[in-house]
Amino acid sequence: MSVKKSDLYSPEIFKTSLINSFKKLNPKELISNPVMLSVEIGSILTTLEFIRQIFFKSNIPIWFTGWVSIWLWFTVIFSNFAEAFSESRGKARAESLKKSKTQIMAKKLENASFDSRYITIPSTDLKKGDIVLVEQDDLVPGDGEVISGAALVNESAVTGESAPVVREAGGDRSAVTGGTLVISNSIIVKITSNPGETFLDRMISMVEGAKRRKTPNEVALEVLLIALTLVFIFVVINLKALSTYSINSSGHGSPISIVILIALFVCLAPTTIAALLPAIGIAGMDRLFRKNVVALSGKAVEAAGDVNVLLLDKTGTITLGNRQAVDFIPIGKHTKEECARIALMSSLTDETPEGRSIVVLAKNQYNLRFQELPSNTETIPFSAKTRMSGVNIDSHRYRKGSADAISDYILQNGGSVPEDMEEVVMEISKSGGTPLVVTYDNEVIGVINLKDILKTGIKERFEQLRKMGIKTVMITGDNPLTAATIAAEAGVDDFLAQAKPEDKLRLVKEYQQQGLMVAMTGDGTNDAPALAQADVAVAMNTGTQAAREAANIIDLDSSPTKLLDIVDIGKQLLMTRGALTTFSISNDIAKYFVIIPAAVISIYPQLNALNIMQLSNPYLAILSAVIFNAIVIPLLTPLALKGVWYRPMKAENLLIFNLLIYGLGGLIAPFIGIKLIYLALSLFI
Ligand SMILES: Nc1ncnc2c1ncn2[C@@H]1O[C@H](COP(=O)(O)OP(=O)(O)OP(=O)(O)O)[C@@H](O)[C@H]1O
Ligand SMILES: [K+]
Ligand SMILES: [Mg+2]
Repeated sequence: MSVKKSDLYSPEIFKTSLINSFKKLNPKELISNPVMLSVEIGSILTTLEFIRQIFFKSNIPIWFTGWVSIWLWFTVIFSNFAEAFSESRGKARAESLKKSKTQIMAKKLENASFDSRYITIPSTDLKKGDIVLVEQDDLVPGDGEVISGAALVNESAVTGESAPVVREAGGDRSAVTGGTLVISNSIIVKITSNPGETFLDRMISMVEGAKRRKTPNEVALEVLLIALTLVFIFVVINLKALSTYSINSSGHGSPISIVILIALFVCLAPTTIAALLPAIGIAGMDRLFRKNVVALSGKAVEAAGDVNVLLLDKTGTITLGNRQAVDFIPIGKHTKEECARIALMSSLTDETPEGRSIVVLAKNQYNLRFQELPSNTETIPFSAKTRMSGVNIDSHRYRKGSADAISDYILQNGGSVPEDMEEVVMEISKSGGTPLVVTYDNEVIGVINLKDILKTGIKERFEQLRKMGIKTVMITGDNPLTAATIAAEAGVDDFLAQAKPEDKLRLVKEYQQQGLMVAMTGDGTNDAPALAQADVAVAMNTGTQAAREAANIIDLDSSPTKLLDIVDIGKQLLMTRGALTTFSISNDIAKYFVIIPAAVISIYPQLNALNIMQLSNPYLAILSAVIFNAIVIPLLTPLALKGVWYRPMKAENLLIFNLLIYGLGGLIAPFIGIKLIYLALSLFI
């Protein structure tokens, strides 16, 4: 992954791509690009004609046939090069990923306990469901979920990021990836994928482009291109028939040679876009990859470009995500210290970052410390469904959780909610904080203020999205008041509060039923159902295995604002394809008017009026057109790889903008280009 940009443009890659462009001349390979295959067939025919002309007399000059053949071959090779070059960059990355796929030994446990015995087996023998021990300085033997313990993990083999990260049981950061290195502590991992199907394997095959399948859009466009090609074959055959007929009836002129017909056909067929189409798709994935994002299908990238609604979770996406306890606010007769003590008790076994921050605050404010918990302590872990956590000790219940969850809980147990609680909860919520109500048995002791900070620059990003006509919706498990405050500060269009996993799923479905394309980002197991349903599902690499499996795009940096970059790249991919298709087709139409008059002038002298370009030598005119047609491909390849420039604006405006630039540009370019080549060639011939 740590492939430098300069490596990607190295002479080595250039050389390999060149070799591969010749290898791709094999018709078996070229069949995947039918337009180019037809050009290759044309090249073979003109080359055979050239050989024939060496021995037999012909009514067209041999230099013409020779040069046309050469430039037709160039056309195919230029097209192959564009594809080979875009692929080779992915291959270079795949190589560096493969290096990290060395043979790893796994410590397979008999049962999920640190005291359990283990046997050492090769990681390739591990199966889904196996339990392994990973100790300090061990490589994680496969993809899995931490089910016990916490460790510092160096994931640079996969993410290229050398700063170690915490992977721990219980939270939204429980997934570990095979090939990464544990640098301190031990964890017990449940393996979640069979050999050959790991994340690294999937990534390698994606970046290699080996398993790249055409997306439905690409297939549709290709059908159009093939149809256009057939139309032009038809036009050219007709031209032949027409010329034969007119010569027979008028008695002058010469029949149009096969070389001219093939040259005409290649100029008119949609060769430019056919040549660049594969490169555009691969380059889109590559651009994502450079942002450290892996798309698991080409379709996901395209869908990202068509997104209408973006669903983002609040914590960690819109806010920084380290919700930290900043204050204990007592309720009723209780003291601040009492509140801190109960909050601490309820958090001692809470593995979430929120829980840990409460322990830290209690220690800092009151010097309350981690105590040895009695052995009969029962842990009630936090879940997105209950929105509570705590412990039971000796029939006493210590809890903390969202105000509505705690209220329900107290009422169910026959208690009552104090009146002044609501006010404190409101106060914290209005400031954008998350209130956690602390209880001891049925008694409300106080409220913890968890503060989270809005990410900088997020408002501007949402503003950009709005300009593109994309609606942003924040979904959060938090209460409506906190949600409203953060939503207003961040400038999202809408929000859904107190969302449980099934609410998130329902929201995705609702938007889809309105015919909208939905993107979503998430990291938790509670996000997995909605991610699986969304058209574009971006999971954080740090997220849970469930989220990573439900997603079709993985962000290796786990930075949720990436979704915005992903939409940008998807849009740019669609734009680039649209722009180059427009350019290519208008270019072909323009060539029609440049070449046809020149080509048939000997048969129909009256067409001279149409020969506006004044290309008096028809052979030179046609050769110029063939050369122009070929060199447009390498000229546009950098644009296909880099993507066209664009500004965020509504789809309709973009369409008009594009038609103007690329449509008009495509119409004008051949007139100028062919004339210039013609003038240059005239100096020699
Ligand atoms: N450790 C915890 N113990 C008890 N309650 C918690 C804990 N963490 C969060 N909560 C409560 O549960 C609610 C839901 O939290 P969760 O992090 O699952 O939300 P979410 O649906 O993932 O949305 P988001 O991540 O956008 O806030 C929080 O708003 C908070 O009230
Ligand atoms: K063409
Ligand atoms: Mg969450």
